[in-house]
Amino acid sequence: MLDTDPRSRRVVVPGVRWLRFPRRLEGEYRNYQSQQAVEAFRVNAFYILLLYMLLITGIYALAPEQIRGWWLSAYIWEGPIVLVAGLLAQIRVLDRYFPYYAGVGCFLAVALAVAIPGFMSDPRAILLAHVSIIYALVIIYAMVGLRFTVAMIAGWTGGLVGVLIAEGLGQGLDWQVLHGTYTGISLVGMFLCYSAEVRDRLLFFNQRQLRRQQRHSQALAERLHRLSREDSLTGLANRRFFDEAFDREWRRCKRSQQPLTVMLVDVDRFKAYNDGYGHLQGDSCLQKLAAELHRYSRRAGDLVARFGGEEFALLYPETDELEAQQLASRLCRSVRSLAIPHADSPEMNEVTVSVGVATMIPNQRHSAGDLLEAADQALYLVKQGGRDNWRLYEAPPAAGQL
Ligand SMILES: Nc1nc2c(ncn2[C@@H]2O[C@H](COP(=O)(O)OP(=O)(O)OP(=O)(O)O)[C@@H](O)[C@H]2O)c(=O)[nH]1
Repeated sequence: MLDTDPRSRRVVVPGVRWLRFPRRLEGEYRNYQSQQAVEAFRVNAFYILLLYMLLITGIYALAPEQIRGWWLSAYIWEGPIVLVAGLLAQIRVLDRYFPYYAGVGCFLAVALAVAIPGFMSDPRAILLAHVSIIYALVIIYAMVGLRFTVAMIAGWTGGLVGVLIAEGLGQGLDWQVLHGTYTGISLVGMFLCYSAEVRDRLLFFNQRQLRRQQRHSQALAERLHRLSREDSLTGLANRRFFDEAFDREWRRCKRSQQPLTVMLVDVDRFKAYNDGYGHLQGDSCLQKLAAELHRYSRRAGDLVARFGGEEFALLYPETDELEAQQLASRLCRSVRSLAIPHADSPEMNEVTVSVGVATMIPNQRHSAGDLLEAADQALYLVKQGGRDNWRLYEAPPAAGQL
């Protein structure tokens, strides 16, 4: 989409000189342009009306006395055109129709302005009438905010209809004066309108690119952030994330004097599983176990992480020993119910886990590391006791309560 020539450092935007982006982008631009234009027109309509009133009173003062009445009765119709367009612009549900009603309004205003001199015979009056043609053209090309093509179609078809009315029904037009005013100003107006639209399209395109790049960078940053906290094999939180959360929950439970539980879950005989079924099957087994363990983090603050290798760590803030034991017991049963075959396990023919549990209310005498160490000791005892079980850490009597 964006072509950057490294030698000239010029950005080439597709279709901008032809005022036509590729299809989807063009649709986006038209919506954007039309919205910008109608918002500006809501205010500009009042200035256009003000200018119109100044012009009409100015010309009224300058016009020969005998044609003043007629002249006013013809030109007065330019006012309602601006007024109706201005009022429609205030109705927000009609915003998307702005190019249509503003285009039609411009067409009518030009047709009227061009036709009127055809019904005049006084040379001074004709000259003054051409001033209002200039006024109408300046308004449509510079103040309404129409796209170049719409303004051009409205300007030229309006002029054509005005000429046909003046030539057919009136006394005809002074073509020399008409070329000096209508044709000349139309060409200048078109040029200005074209240049403004090219600038506007470039601005739109650059803003869009910028927004896209911002979104892209944001998505990338979020992805990196997630990856830095996630274990790639299982999708669970990784060790780093666990350590941060553990530290945070330790401090939180210390402040609120609530119990904090940690569980270490180790897959039994996993080396034998890998040896028997292959490493890939081993990975798939870890993924199944991770998905099952993930179900055991239900409350805010609960966390299931891959602690490393075939070991998982579960964190339960505000969870006492009783709840912890119930959870550990359910967890062992859940793993067994997965019934993942493990033919090389001497204890069972299925994959099982050993769970070490430790619970404490954080205090000054202990650290988060002590709690983890306690869970590890409990796990060790489960392994010693034959695996496929759970155990709550109990402090030896001499050491006192953990
Ligand atoms: N497939 C696979 N295997 C892994 C991964 N991480 C660690 N392991 C394997 O897990 C096994 C762990 O074996 P050990 O620590 O000896 O323990 P074990 O065989 O489970 O025996 P116990 O823990 O005493 O029941 C090793 O063979 C590691 O290679 C992994 O990401 N994928």
